[in-house]
Amino acid sequence: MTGSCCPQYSRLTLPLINASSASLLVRWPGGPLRGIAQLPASKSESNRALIIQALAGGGELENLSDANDTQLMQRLLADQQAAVFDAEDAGTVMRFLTAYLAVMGRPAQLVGTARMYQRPIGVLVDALRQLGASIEYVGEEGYPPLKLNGWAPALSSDEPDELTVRGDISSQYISALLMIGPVLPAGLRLWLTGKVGSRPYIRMTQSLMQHFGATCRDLGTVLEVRPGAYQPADYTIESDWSAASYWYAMVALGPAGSTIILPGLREQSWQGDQAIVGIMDQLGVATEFFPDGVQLTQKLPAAAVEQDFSDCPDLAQTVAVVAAALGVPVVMTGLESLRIKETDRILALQTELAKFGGSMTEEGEERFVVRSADFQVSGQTVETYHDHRMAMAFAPLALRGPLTVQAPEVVRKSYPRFWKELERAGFAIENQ
Ligand SMILES: O=C(O)C1=C[C@@H](OP(=O)(O)O)[C@@H](O)[C@H](O)C1
Ligand SMILES: C=C(OP(=O)(O)O)C(=O)O
Repeated sequence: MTGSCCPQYSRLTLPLINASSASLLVRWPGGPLRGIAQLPASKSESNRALIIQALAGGGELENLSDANDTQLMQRLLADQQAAVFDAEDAGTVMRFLTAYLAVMGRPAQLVGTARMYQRPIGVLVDALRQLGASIEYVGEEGYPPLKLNGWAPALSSDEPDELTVRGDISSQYISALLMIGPVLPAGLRLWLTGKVGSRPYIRMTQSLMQHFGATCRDLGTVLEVRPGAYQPADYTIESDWSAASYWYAMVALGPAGSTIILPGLREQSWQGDQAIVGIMDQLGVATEFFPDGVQLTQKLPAAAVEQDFSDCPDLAQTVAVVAAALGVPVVMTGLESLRIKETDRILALQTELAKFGGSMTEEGEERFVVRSADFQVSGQTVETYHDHRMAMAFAPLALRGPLTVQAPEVVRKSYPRFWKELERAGFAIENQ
């Protein structure tokens, strides 16, 4: 891969950032942003690969993510004695592990953070009960925590288990069910109803399952999995495109001439958040692919942008902040799932953008418009609401002025090295 690497990248003595510091003051010293940024590996690929590896009974996984969500999944899967599984704030861990433990017939309790108890799981529990799982709600009906009491599948038949599953709440239920499909006696057929969000995550699940020897068919509203054991296989996890989006934001908001190299991203990706390439092409960032990564360079943004986030909900915060800071009006649709993620991301965006002179208003059903008038970054404090993506989406604003980010340790969920990488790129970061 060609491209120039900034001198800061080789600076090895980084000031210590206290991970549990109440807040960080982030400043940009001036001049273009240039360098190579290290991304985490995809937590979505990692967490699927770990579940499938456990069901396959082997295979080497290279470049597993250092995200807390992945480290947690790995620890919980490795613990053969555990009776209580704490999924913390990790949606994939809660949903994928529920299906895995259910089909393994492991009696278990699944617990998590207070926020996890507000994130619905009824669609998955109903489906697993139909397949033969005995699952109780410990608290509120339809939400974690859960108690799994065992697995008693219906008498075997030659016909696959057939379920109808809503696709408009979270695709993670569908991925969780698909992954256990090959170990069901006659496989699985899912009929999807409603508007199916986060589709690329379902396709990622199918691709990884196929990599491990499963036979899947995707007929749009019908998804089929044939019975038959997974085969152990090796897989190297790609870098995380959702994490890459924050570097796109920095190149878009940086001084003229800003450019960043991101290793480990593939042109043929299973991650739907690769959509950031096309979105940011309109918001002032050109992407050049190399065999082992990409180089981002600044360009002129479009005058206005319209974007449906149904396939890539995790990019919504990045894009909203960039659009507001650039003063490019953006019409955003497909944001239905944002209210039930780590926080109510729509409310959080509205509240925090307003501090800078930005707005995100609902104009029509499920249609939001981001605008700004005299957007200024001048020492404001950003609240992060226990949401890693709030911290990382707003951090690039530091290129436009000093910024304080509350509870910066939230980034550990998906990108523990985030603040270190910002320092490497030349940001001045101080504990507050
Ligand atoms: O399957 C996955 O790895 C994910 C699916 C998406 O969730 P929803 O399907 O709930 O939208 C996404 O927001 C999340 O960060 C990761
Ligand atoms: C929504 C997210 O994760 P999860 O649903 O897995 O907690 C995310 O990483 O933005």
